Amino acid sequence: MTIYFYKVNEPYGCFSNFSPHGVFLQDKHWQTVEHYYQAQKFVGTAEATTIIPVIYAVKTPEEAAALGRDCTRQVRPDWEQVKIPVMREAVLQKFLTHKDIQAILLSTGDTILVENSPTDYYWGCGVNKTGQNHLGKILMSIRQQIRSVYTAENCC
Ligand SMILES: Nc1c(N[C@@H]2O[C@H](COP(=O)(O)O)[C@@H](O)[C@H]2O)[nH]c(=O)[nH]c1=O
Repeated sequence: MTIYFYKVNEPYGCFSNFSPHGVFLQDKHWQTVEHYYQAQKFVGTAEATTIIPVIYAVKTPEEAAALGRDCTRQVRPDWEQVKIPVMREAVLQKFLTHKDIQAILLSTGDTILVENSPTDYYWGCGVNKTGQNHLGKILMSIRQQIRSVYTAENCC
């Protein structure tokens, strides 16, 4: 079985990085995982001190994503190497912080999770479902990580 998710207001919308679940990372409370993820693109760059506070403060994850995807700005040179660990850390923090959605994640058992983005073949599966689905893979790996902590705690 496979669970497809994408839009926040659709089934399993809490798995989207745009869901309204804040994360506390790097001494700050970020409104969504998307705000944090997009801001990390500019850490250490010449524009960091101007763009990161703007991304931090915008009201919606859509605005944060638009700022982070603006090709006129240069992202940090190591972004391709760090973006998966950056995303994983933020998504893990989200599901450790918010126990209600942690329960939803655990309730999916071993079902395959796929971000059903029609346009994103990296984080999602893309319109023809052949994409790499890195967000779904991160969610499944975090589900396993949280489950093994519970198993260890309840053991012996
Ligand atoms: N959920 C969701 C999206 N998907 C998210 O977009 C992010 C990828 O950003 P980038 O690496 O900058 O292309 C990543 O968090 C992915 O999960 N995109 C959207 O436009 N709308 C949405 O509702």
